[in-house]
Amino acid sequence: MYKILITDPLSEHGIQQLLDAPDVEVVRQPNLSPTDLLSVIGDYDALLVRSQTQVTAEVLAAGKKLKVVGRAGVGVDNIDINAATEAGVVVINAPDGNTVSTAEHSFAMLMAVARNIPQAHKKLTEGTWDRKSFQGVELNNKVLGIIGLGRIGTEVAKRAKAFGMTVLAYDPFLTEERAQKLGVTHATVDDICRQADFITVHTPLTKETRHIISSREFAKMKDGVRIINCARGGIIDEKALYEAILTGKVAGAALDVFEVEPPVDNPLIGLPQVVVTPHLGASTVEAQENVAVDVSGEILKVLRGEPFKNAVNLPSIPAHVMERLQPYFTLGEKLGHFLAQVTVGSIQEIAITYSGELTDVDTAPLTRTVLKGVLSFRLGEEVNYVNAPLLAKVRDITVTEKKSAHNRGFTNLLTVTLKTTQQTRTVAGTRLNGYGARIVKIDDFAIDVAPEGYLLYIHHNDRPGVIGRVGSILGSNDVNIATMQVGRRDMGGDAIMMLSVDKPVSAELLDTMGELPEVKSVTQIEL
Ligand SMILES: NC(=O)c1ccc[n+]([C@@H]2O[C@H](COP(=O)([O-])OP(=O)(O)OC[C@H]3O[C@@H](n4cnc5c(N)ncnc54)[C@H](O)[C@@H]3O)[C@@H](O)[C@H]2O)c1
Ligand SMILES: O=C(O)[C@H](O)COP(=O)(O)O
Repeated sequence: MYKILITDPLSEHGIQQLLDAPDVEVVRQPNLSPTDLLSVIGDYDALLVRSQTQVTAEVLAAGKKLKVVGRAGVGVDNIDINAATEAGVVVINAPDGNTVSTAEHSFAMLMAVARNIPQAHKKLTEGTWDRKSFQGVELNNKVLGIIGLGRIGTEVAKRAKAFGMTVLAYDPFLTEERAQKLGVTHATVDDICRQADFITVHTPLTKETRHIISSREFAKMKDGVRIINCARGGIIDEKALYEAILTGKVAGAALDVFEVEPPVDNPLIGLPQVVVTPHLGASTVEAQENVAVDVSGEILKVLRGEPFKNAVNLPSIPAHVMERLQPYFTLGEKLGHFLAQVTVGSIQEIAITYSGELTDVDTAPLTRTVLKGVLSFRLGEEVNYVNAPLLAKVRDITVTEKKSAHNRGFTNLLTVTLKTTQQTRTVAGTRLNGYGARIVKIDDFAIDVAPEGYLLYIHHNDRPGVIGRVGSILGSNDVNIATMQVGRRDMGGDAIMMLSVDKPVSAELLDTMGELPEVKSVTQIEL
């Protein structure tokens, strides 16, 4: 039974699939203090949050059983992603579900600041019919500058076009072609500052975007510019904005997000030119249901070991690539695990070669499975697909991946070579139609073995009787041999035996076989 802790308010309907899942127990504890979270998180397999809960490195360290953190929303700045990756915890978000709601809220804020709607509403509800103080400006024929043309920025651009605005957009990933398709002008931050009547930001808060609009940028702006931030507090320098409003450079600002939330003694709040909402961009029935449904489904997939798509700390795999790679995930992991068990010495290098039908897809996700297989033999459950490359890197293990045309007649072939301080060993595997995964090569020996269960890998001299002696040692000790494969280099020379047996073989029995004069080594492998 998986235990899931939910610490922020989520749509009841959105999490229904978690509540209905037979293998899941859901505990809801909204408003848990940071100390209480630390004390309970150790019991849970998954943590589901919005933006309030701070998922710090301490929380992740205390979450000994934690496999996944789900964020019902886009921004993951409340989650320590590096610490999650190091701990092998998958971080899932729901990037699409609140796009339209946030774009609509941004636009509502833009219109509110253009027409002073909240200020006028307040005055009237206080009993004053004041038509002089609240003259606004039209949007038609005005220039809107958008910094960050991702999902939300794009939806804002479409709405602005419908209102007759000219849109300038800056985004490091914006191509000329896409700009043309959207009917926006590709611009720099500098162009936007100099030309825009309204500026709205839709980037994540990163080192690069922090205070992307500050005193220097305000100084370049047109007098009377209006500023909107429905992305993250800190993208716009609040202190600089406050000063720019006092000098009259900025005619108004609409803010849904703040450098400190909830804001404490923030002088912007209360300025007559500033319209504020308490981080409501995603707060619609529809968005909350969407994000909760999306993230709940993904959490179930992670917990059940099924493929998932929206991991923040894993590169996303397009569906068509996933379809091609998925059959090889287990094979990759088993080849890695096999090599780790037959190799002695400290691992220095893991080289993976993909041949055949695997050459025309991005095989990076498959490489992660091989790394997991290799590293998990020594590091156990600490390793998963998220942290395997990082764990290899911090151990100075070189990982190389190449594609080759030499498929030795197989439709697909995955060859893994492990170089340690003492030896270099290779194993190759394939998937055969109707037979599933097979190991087809160990070092120079051709072989055909299903990579599963208990295997005995015996290196010996090719002499008459050795196979029989090994068989009778196992048989007389009640170990049944399910399959046996032999391979040799030359008649009478170096040879290998690969036996699959029905149960684990004791260390004494391995020693007894190892003492046979023709036998060089006996290794038990569990796959
Ligand atoms: N107020 C709310 O309730 C609310 C709701 C949803 C999202 N958000 C926030 O809105 C922001 C955007 O969300 P989204 O779903 O559109 O994300 P997104 O990833 O689709 O878009 C972000 C865009 O910012 C761009 N970007 C990154 N660095 C940049 C830089 N230095 N300069 C210019 N552009 C840069 C990226 O290339 C990307 O296109 C996020 O910060 C998210 O947390 C707020
Ligand atoms: O990044 C987001 O998705 C928004 O900021 C929404 O945050 P919330 O889930 O706390 O409303």
